[in-house]
Amino acid sequence: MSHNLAQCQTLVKRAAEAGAKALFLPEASDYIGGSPSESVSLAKTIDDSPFVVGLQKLAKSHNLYINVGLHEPTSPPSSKILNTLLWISNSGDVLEQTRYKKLHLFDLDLSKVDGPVMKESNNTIAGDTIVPPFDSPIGQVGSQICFDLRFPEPAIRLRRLGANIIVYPSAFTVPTGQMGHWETLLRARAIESQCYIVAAAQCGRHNEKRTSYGDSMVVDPKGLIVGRLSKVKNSDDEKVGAREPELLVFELDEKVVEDARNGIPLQRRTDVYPEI
Ligand SMILES: O=C(O)CNC(=O)[C@H](CS)NC(=O)CCC(=O)C(=O)O
Repeated sequence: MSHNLAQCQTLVKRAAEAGAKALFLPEASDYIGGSPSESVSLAKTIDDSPFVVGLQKLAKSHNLYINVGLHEPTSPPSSKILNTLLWISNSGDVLEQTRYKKLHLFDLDLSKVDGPVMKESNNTIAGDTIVPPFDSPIGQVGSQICFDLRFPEPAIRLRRLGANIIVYPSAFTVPTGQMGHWETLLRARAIESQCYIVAAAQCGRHNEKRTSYGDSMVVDPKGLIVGRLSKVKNSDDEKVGAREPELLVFELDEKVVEDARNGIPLQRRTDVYPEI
């Protein structure tokens, strides 16, 4: 966790130097556990987490808003954790009303085709609400996490609630990334919601068992990829923890959101299908 905080510190400094107002970090930025039980045992409440307290100090000292995915224990404590997204203000406060818990958990069984088996629901409790988009120095931010990107409904709902940016902090798997799911789904969410999509992704090998695909990107509301970072090519070549953090600096333009929405008006037939 202290290693991850140091990596985040590097990114905070570089983002502040570049004049950024907000920094978007991936899902599970605090740690990726070696096993489901290790993930549970490492989770700390926000007030007791040196990782969160460290980020709060950095946000304040660098006058930067920070969006960060992490694990936290349930309240009251249980044998499971929450997959949470926090918004920390530039004065270092965790803004409680913006705290989002991943709605869709990643349960995967590709054992029949020699693929991985992952069951996030074994150790994680899903959230049960869409958090309304919140105001930020770069626009109205709607929150989603990783596997949520496979579901168009919450993205459309967030747009209806006023979002012009939707975030998908992630730790995507290499096989599904290589199948094109990551890029295709992110672009689809951008095109149908006509929002900017900010997708900060973990990249590289975390431990013997897990590697994340990477390919962080910003997609504009017309569906164009307007910035992207490295991705894993061959997971066998990856060494544990060998990658340095990368930063994508991008300026969002409110005018592009307006142009996208005026150019292709999406009048929903909610008289035919129910409103989401
Ligand atoms: O495990 C943690 O600590 C943090 N959580 C994750 O990394 C989650 C659950 S394993 N990963 C995904 O949702 C990947 C989805 C994906 O790759 C796909 O939809 O194809």
